[in-house]
Amino acid sequence: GFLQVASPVPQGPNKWHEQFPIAKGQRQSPIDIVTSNAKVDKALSDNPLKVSYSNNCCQSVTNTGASFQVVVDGAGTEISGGPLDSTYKLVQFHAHWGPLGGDEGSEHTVDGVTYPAELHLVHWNQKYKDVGEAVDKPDGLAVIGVFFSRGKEHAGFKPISDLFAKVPRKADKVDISFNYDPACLLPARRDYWTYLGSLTTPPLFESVTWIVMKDPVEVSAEQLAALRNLLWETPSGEGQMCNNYRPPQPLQGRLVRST
Ligand SMILES: NCCOCCOCCNC(=O)c1ccc(S(N)(=O)=O)cc1
Ligand SMILES: [Zn+2]
Repeated sequence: GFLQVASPVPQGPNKWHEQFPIAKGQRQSPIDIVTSNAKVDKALSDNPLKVSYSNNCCQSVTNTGASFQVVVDGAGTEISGGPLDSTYKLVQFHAHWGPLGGDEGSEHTVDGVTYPAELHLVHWNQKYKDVGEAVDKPDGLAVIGVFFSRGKEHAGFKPISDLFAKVPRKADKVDISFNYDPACLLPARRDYWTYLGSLTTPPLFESVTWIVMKDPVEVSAEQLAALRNLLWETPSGEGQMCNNYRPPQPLQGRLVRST
């Protein structure tokens, strides 16, 4: 038979369905948000999304081989209200981005418009005993998505973007010794779209209530470039981590609600 070679680098999004059939499921993420089809739901504003993070919750930054990941000690970093029926605790945040200087890179798109990057703040439902139990339950996770646009430097993101050069390789990790409140990464205006979706990377569990902030936050070209201090495996060996985003998936008739 043919020589079977192990594929040393992870397969791209269009191959994930071979090992993760749910990739072709009914509530996959990301999606293109068609703003004219989003339905304003008064209930979302009647019970505003409550974000209460502490400023000493961030423990470390690591290179996961697919993104940077700031690991958070969930104590006192909770969200509730809005589309959520219970309290969810922050466990980590990471991002997805495109090529150097490009405008693609976000996972969600808005009327077909892409942003250079998208931040994800990942929370798990406190009705479960830990994130491992929550991660594959239909109401297990809530992820806040924040679009990054290219503009002036984001002072709040700088302490984090300055750490990327310290974690160039997979599994590299650096402790966060300073106080840091991740709420500084949210836009001032807290309007959002929300819909039921999935993890955007394998295992693609359909367990996420998505909360995608309408307003992007500005970060500088240098801060976007700092994301490329992270390295990963490419077919031609080690290279700059980029284009770690999944393209929009079929809406499958889902409703997107809006504040
Ligand atoms: N591979 C089978 C074992 O899976 C164990 C659970 O893996 C879950 C790890 N992944 C995540 O927690 C995870 C969390 C958030 C996002 S995203 N990009 O949708 O915000 C993607 C992934
Ligand atoms: Zn993500």
